[in-house]
Amino acid sequence: MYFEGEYIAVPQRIGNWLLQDKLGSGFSGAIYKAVNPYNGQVAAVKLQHVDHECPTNQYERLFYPALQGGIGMPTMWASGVHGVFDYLVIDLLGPSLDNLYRQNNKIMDLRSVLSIGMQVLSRLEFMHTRGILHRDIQLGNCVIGLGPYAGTIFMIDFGFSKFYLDRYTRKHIPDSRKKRDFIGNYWFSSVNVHCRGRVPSRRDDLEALALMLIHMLTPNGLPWTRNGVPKYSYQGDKLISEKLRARPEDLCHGLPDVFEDFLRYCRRLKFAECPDYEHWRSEFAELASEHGFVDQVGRVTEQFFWPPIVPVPAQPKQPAVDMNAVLRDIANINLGGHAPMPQPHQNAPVNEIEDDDEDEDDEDDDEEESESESDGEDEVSSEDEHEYRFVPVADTRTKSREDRSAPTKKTSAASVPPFATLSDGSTTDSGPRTPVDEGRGSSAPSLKKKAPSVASGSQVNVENPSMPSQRAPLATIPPSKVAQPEVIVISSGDENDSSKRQVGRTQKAAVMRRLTTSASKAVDNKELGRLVGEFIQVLRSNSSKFMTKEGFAFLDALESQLVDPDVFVVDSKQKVHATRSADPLQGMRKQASHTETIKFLRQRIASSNQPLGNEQIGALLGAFSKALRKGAARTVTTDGFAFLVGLEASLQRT
Ligand SMILES: Nc1ncnc2c1ncn2[C@@H]1O[C@H](COP(=O)(O)OP(=O)(O)OP(=O)(O)O)[C@@H](O)[C@H]1O
Repeated sequence: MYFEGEYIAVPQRIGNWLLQDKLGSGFSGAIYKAVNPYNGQVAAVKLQHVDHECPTNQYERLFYPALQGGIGMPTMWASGVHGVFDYLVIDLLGPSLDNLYRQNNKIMDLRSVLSIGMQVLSRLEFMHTRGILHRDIQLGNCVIGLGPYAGTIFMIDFGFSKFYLDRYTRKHIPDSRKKRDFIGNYWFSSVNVHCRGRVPSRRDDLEALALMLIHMLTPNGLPWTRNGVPKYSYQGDKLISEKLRARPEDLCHGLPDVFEDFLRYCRRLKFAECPDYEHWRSEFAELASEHGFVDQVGRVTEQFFWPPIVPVPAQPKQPAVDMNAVLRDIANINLGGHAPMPQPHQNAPVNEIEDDDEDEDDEDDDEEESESESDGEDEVSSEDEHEYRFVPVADTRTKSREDRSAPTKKTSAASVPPFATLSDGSTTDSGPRTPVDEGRGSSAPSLKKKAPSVASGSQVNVENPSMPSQRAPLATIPPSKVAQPEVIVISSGDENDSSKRQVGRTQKAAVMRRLTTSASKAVDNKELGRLVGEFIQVLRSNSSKFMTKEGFAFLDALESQLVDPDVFVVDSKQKVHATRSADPLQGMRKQASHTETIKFLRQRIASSNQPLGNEQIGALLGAFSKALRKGAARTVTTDGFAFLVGLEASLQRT
C-alpha cells in the first residue's frame, strides 16, 4: 500500500484476520478480503495508514454502531489499530454499482435503476432516522450483497458521514449562508452543496441519489461526468458551472417523467425538511408496475436482479389443434382390415366443434374451447404475459417517454458471466471526491488532527458491542446458495392484470393533457365543472395522488379561463358579486402552512350559499394551486379533494 508516495508493506495478518485478495482501494486506503482462522469467518478489512491526512476510518467507526441492524447496512465485526494501520472489519459484500455499471458499457436498465432508487431511498431514510447524513452518495458506495443478499443494496463508506441531529436534543444542525468548502463527490453532489457551498442536509443525500439514477439511465452518464475527473481548479470550476446550468428537463430528456419530478422535488426541499421517502418509493414502484416489472404474483419487488431480467417477447401462439382433422384421422384408421368408420353425423356431439357458418353459437363455443385449451400449463404464454430471463444487459436501457411501448431488445442468455466473476471487486475511480476538510459530528475528531501513532505491532481491537448476535456474517453463506445466473421465468400471471391496474403514469399524463386542452377551449362553466369532475376521477383512480406538472397545467388553464374575461364568456353572476372581496385568503392567519391553507380554501368554497363569480372561483383556485405547489409532497390530500369537489359544484351551479 502506498502512503505519501512511499510503499508500505501490508502484513499478512491484521488483528485476528488473515488478509487475502485486494478488493478495492480508494482515496484513503485499501480493502482486502480476509478470513478469521479461529472461526472461518470471511469478511472485508478496510485499511488506512494511521497518519493519513483524512482519517476516514476513524469517522466510520463512529457511525457503524448507530447503523447496526438496518437492512443494507454492513455489520462492523471489529475495528482497531495494528501497527501503522487503522482497520475496520466489515461484512464482505459483492460488487459495487460502479463495477456493474462499467461492466455494462455505462448504462443500466430501467428495472435495475428503479430497484436501486427504491432501495437507496430506504437506506437513506434509515440513516436519516438515526440522525446521520451519508454525504457521499455515489455508485462506488452502493454495493450488492452476496448469496441470499445478492438482491440487496448495501451502503458503504461512511467516511464523509455526519450527525445532523444532536444525539441528545435531536435538534437539526443550523443552516448557514456562508460559503463553505465542498465536501462530497464531483459527480453526484447536489447543486446546493457543490456549486453554492451550502451546508449539506437530508435533501442533498436525496438529490445525489436523483442524479445517480439519471446518470445510470443516460448513455455515457451525466454531461459533466464525461470529461473525467477534474485535475485543475479551472476544470473543477467548469464542471460546477455545467452542473449549475443543467436544467432537470434537459438532464432527463427521454427518461420517464418521474426522474425529472424527483430531481425537482429534491431541489425544492427546504434545508431541514424531512423528505417524503415513502412517496417516491411508491412513484418508482408505480412506474415499475406500469412496465410489468413484477413478480409471479403481480407484485412490484424492490429486489435487485443482476444480471438484469429483461422481458422476452412472448412466443407466437401455437395454432389450436384441429380436432375435426384429428377425429377424421381417427375415423379413418383401419384397425385390422375392418371397413373405415362412418363419418359422424352432423348433429352428433362431436360435430359441435366443427366449423359451422350457419350456427353462430357453435362458433362461440369453438372459440371458448380453444381458449380454454390454451390455458393449459404447457401452452406458451399469451401476449399480455411477460417472460423474463437473465440476459447480458447491454441493450436493456430504459425506453423514453416517446417509445416506451416498444419491445426491449433481447440478447442471448448464453453469454451471461458467472456471478462470481463480478464479486472479485476491483479498484473504482467513480465519483471522485474532495479531501475532507471539516468535522462530522459533535464527537468526531478534527480532520486536521492526526491519529495517535501506535508502536508497530501493538494493536487495539474493539469488538463491536452492538453487533447483532442473531445475524450470520454475510460471507459464511455456502457457495451453493450464491445466486447463479440460471434462466428464470417470471410471468405477470393474470392476463387481466393490466385492466385491474390503476391508471398508470403515462396514461395519467395523457388524460391531464387532454383535460388541459379542453379547459382552454371551454366556453361555459358547466363544461369546466365537468372537466374538474374528470380531473378528480383521474387523480382518485391512481394510487399516487401526486400532482404532476400536467396536473398543474390543467389547474393553470382552468384558472386563466376563469379570471381572464378575454378568453372566457363572462358569466352574469360575476357582476352580482363583484363587490365581494377577491382576496381568497381573507380571514386566514398570516403564517398558515400549506395544509392549513388548503383546509381553509376547502371550507371557503363549500360555505358560499350564493353562486360565486368566476373571478372569485379563479382566485380560490389560484390560491389552491399555490398552496399545493408549496407542499413538499405535492400530494392531493382529503382536504384537497374536498376543495376540488367544491370547485366542481361551484362551476356547475353558476
Ligand atoms: N465490504 C466490502 N466488501 C467488498 N468490497 C468492498 C467492501 N467495501 C468496499 N469494497 C470495495 O472497495 C471499494 C472502495 O471502498 P470504500 O469506498 O469503502 O473505500 P474508500 O477508501 O473510502 O474509497 P473512496 O475514496 O472511493 O471513498 C468499493 O467501491 C468496493 O468496490
